[in-house]
Amino acid sequence: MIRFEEVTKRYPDGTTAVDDLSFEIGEGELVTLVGPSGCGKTTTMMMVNRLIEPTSGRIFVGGEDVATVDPVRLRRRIGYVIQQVGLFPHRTVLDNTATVPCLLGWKRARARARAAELLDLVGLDPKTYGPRYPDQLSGGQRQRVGVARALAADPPVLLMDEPFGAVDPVVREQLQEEFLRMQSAVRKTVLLVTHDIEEAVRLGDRIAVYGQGRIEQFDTPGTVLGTPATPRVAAFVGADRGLKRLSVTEIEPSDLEQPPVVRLDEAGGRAAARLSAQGARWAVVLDSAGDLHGWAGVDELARGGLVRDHAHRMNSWVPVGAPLRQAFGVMLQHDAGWVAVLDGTRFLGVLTPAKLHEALRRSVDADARGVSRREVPYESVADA
Ligand SMILES: Nc1ncnc2c1ncn2[C@@H]1O[C@H](COP(=O)(O)OP(=O)(O)OP(=O)(O)O)[C@@H](O)[C@H]1O
Repeated sequence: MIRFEEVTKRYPDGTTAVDDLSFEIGEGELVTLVGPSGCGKTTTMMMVNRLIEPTSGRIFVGGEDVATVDPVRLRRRIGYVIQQVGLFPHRTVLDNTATVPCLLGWKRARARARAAELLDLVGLDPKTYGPRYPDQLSGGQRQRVGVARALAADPPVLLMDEPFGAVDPVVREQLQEEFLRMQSAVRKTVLLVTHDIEEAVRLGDRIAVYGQGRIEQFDTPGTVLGTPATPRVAAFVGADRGLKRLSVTEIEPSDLEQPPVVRLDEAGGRAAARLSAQGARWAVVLDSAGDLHGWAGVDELARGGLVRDHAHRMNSWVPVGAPLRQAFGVMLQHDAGWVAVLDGTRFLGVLTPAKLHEALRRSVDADARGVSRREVPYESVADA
């Protein structure tokens, strides 16, 4: 959808902001450009909608060389969100949001109806916020209006320059979550500039990590964190990249341990004898449908009665597919040595700290080899 071919930008004073850049972004892909200040991210982005012209090279959007398209027409097809938002102060939120559809010649009623729909999409009730003026909104709300306005004419491409940079970290996280939810519904091709690696990792399908005017690595968040291509990338993603990787690595069934299992309606004594024979001190308790009920200890079960008389309810569980970080959080929150992993209500297995560590190591290995985690044998982790 967006293609850079050997693009260089040299400013008149001799600064080379972007140096021989080539890359391609697929339709519906969200790519984050990340790197230290002054490395050329904004210049890259502004060349897409011709706010800056390249010195050499070509840029294609939807197969069309942007140099051949009238800049004004081009910009109407490309949504643009910037940190300072740039809302018109004397226009209501609704009219601000309807700006581009109006420029495109939509009838006023249709443009306003579309604007109301978009405000709703970004989590602002159009009845409450539509009639307000920008200075009657919080920073986070203004940012949302910026996103709604950029989406109003339904452009296939969205350029976002530090879109969540001006708000505090809590609001920022909330806006990021909302944006991801929205993106999964509208599937725009998005180029998003940030200097925050956490944001790049959380939002990007792929990340382009910039050095000076060049891309040092262009890959999925998992690979960038797991196997940084250069020392500079490693330094930029930080010493805590293992921790960051927890956020982008999903729990898979192959990561799980299968602990001993007992049923609610089993006799306690018999269950205890079976567990003791296996050398187990506790077991997961399932109901007759195979759903998680909780856990029980061998010593309690040995007192007789039914398993249900001794079973403890358990709240430390996560759904399969959740990030490892969520499992780690649940472990800490409940001070638990393991968390159950469920598929809907069905019990799949447990994650222990050791398994969690192993899952992380296997995912690094899998990304480095370009295979799925299921294909990485445990031995290679042990050998690593
Ligand atoms: N008009 C200009 N004239 C000369 N140099 C410029 C001009 N605009 C940008 N530069 C330089 O080009 C380089 C890249 O700038 P750019 O704004 O693309 O960086 P950036 O990665 O977006 O940085 P930041 O994160 O600080 O916004 C910088 O060294 C900057 O000083």
